[in-house]
Amino acid sequence: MSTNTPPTTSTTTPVTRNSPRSINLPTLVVHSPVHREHKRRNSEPASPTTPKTPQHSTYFTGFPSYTPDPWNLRLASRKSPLPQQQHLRSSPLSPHSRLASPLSRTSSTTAVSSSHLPLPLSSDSDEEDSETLIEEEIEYDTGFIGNSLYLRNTTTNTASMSNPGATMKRKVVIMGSPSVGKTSLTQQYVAPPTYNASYYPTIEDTSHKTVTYNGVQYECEIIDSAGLEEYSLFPGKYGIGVHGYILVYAITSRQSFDMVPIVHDKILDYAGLEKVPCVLVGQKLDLQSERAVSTAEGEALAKKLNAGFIESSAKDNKNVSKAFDVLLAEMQKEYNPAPEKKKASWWSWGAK
Ligand SMILES: Nc1nc2c(ncn2[C@@H]2O[C@H](COP(=O)(O)OP(=O)(O)OP(=O)(O)O)[C@@H](O)[C@H]2O)c(=O)[nH]1
Repeated sequence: MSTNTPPTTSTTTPVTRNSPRSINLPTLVVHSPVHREHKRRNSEPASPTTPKTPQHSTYFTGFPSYTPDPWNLRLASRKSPLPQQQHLRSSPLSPHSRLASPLSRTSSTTAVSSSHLPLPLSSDSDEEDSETLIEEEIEYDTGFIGNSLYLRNTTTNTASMSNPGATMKRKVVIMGSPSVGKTSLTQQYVAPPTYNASYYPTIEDTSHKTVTYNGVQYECEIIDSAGLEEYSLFPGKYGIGVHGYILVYAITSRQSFDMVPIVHDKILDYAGLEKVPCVLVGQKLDLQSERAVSTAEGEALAKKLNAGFIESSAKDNKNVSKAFDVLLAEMQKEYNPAPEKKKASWWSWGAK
C-alpha cells in the first residue's frame, strides 16, 4: 500500500505564502482579435521569400468595418499595395496609432491613399510601393430623430488639415423653384463670363470646380438640379452624401421664396439631420424694380434656417462666387472646425 502513495512534498522552488505561485488560480486566456492577429504575425517566417499577401484596406480592426458613406466606400474599396512591414509600422499595435474601438463610437480604420500626406515613408519600401498610405479613422455619429436612425460622417479630415496642400472633395446641390436662375448662377461660377438670356429647363447638370478658400483647396462637384414645384417629389439622392446646399429664389418671385423652407425641410427629412450647411441666395438682383422679396426678409429666413445669405445677379456676375464662398464657409464650420483655443487655466492665470 505504501508503494502507491504519491510523494507529498516534491517542490523544487520554495513557495512562500505571498508568492503568486501559492495561489492556484485557473489561467484565463483572452483571445481578442488583436491578440490573434499579433500571434499570427509573430508565427510567420521572416524569410524574404514570404509572399506578400495583399491586404484589404479595412484590415485589422478585428471588427466588421462599416463604411456606408459613398465617399468612404470609395476609399475602403482600395486595396493596399504596401508590404507587411509598413502595415505593422502604422498598425493599431503601434503606440502612435489610434486603435479603432467599437466601444467608443462606430468607427472603422480605412487606408487613405495620398501622396501629399506628411507621414515619412519607411526605408524598406519597394520601388513599386512608392505610394504613401496612411490610416485614417472614420467616425460616425449615430442617433435617432423621431423613429429614423441617422448616421453622419463626423470625421474631421485631419490628413487635409495637417497638410494645407491637400484637396478636399465637396458635393454641393443647387435647389429651388424653376426659372430662378440656378443654371445661370452655376455656369457663371464654373465658366465665367457665361450668361444666356434664353431659358432651357434643366433636368440635371453636374460640373466641377477646384477652388481655394481660407487656405484649403476644395474640389467641388456642383449638381444643378431641376426646378422644384411645391408638390413635386423630392429626389432622395439629393439627401444623401451631399456636403452642402445652395437654396435659390428670385427676388422678383414671392412664390419661389416661399418654396425655400419647404425644400429645406425635405432635405433635413431625407438626410435625417437637424442641420446641413446651406446658403440662401436671392437671385436676379439686377431686377430691383421688380423686387417682390426684401433683403430683410431674406436675411430673416436665412437666420431661421441656420444658413448663410447673399443676393446675387448671374446676369451682372455680381456676388456669384461670393455665394459659393459663403457655402464653403458654412461647410468649413461644419466639417473642419478650427481647433478650439486652450482656455487659460486658473493655474496659469495665477502664475502671471
Ligand atoms: N435678369 C436676370 N435674369 C436671370 C438671372 N439669372 C437667370 N436669369 C434668367 O432667368 C431664366 C431662367 O434661368 P435659369 O438659370 O435657366 O433658371 P433655373 O433655375 O436653372 O431654371 P430650371 O432649369 O427650370 O430650374 C433665364 O431666362 C435666365 O436668362 C439674373 O441674375 N438676372
